[in-house]
Amino acid sequence: MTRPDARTTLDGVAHSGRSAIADGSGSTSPATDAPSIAAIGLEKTYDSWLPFSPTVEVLDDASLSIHSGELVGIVGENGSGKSTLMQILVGTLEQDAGTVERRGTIGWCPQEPLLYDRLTVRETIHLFAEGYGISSDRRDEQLAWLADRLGYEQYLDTRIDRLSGGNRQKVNPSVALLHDPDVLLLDEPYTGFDWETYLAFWDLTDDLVERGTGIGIISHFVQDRDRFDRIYELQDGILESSTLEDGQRSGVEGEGTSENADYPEQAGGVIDDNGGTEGP
Ligand SMILES: Nc1ncnc2c1ncn2[C@@H]1O[C@H](COP(=O)(O)OP(=O)(O)OP(=O)(O)O)[C@@H](O)[C@H]1O
Repeated sequence: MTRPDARTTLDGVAHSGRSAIADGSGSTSPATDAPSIAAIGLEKTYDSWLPFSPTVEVLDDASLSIHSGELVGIVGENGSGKSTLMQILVGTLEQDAGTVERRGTIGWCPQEPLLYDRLTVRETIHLFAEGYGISSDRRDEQLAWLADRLGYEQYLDTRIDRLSGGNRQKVNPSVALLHDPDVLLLDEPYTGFDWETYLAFWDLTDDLVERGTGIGIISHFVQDRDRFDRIYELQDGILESSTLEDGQRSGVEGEGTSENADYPEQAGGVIDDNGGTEGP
């Protein structure tokens, strides 16, 4: 993948970006330097429900931005607050202080799939398409594309509660991508994926970035770090950003991916919650 020129942004961090923003119809519009999503000075503390139990301070003056065509990783230990941060970015959780500015549409893939057990995969997609206000032609086109890219065509008429965990997990990002959002926020999206689907996921991600989608991914997977343009690390409430030098980011084909000898998935396991493997 050709990396565009680095530009300096609102947060003062050099980032990669595309020269155009996809508008969801296949056409493009001129890019601006404004981030697709920008959070500044976020504070979040969970109050304790129990007397004498401590409150949990999760975010302390956290700032983050994601631009069009940028792939951003969010990393940190279990319980460091990554999901809390993402929920605030999406708007499903309110911060105590700070601001979030959103430009364009957002797709969100929560850590736990929010799907209806009794619907089939196709019915699920139809339901969300209705909510997004997508035409039936566009919906069917998107469904065919996503099912092909993530490899679940044969399960379109299977009920959600009868899918394997890995196949259910494929429906989750599909719902988030159905309306072709400007920004895609994914909370550990590939837990349960087999190796082929994991590669297909990154292949899809790279195509979306090429089209101008800004993507934020919560990942526990150390081997994924060189895929990101920028990484935010959350530790003790502090969010710090680091940027890879131009040309360092690897794509799906090449080093760090399918040729990564460290990746045990090639033996046929599935990816677990911490980016390790279970299986085969
Ligand atoms: N609704 C809540 N009420 C009280 N505390 C909460 C609530 N949600 C999360 N927490 C606490 O806030 C902290 C951050 O949780 P969060 O789920 O954001 O972390 P995380 O980095 O996403 O974790 P993981 O990597 O395990 O998914 C944890 O200590 C968690 O126990």
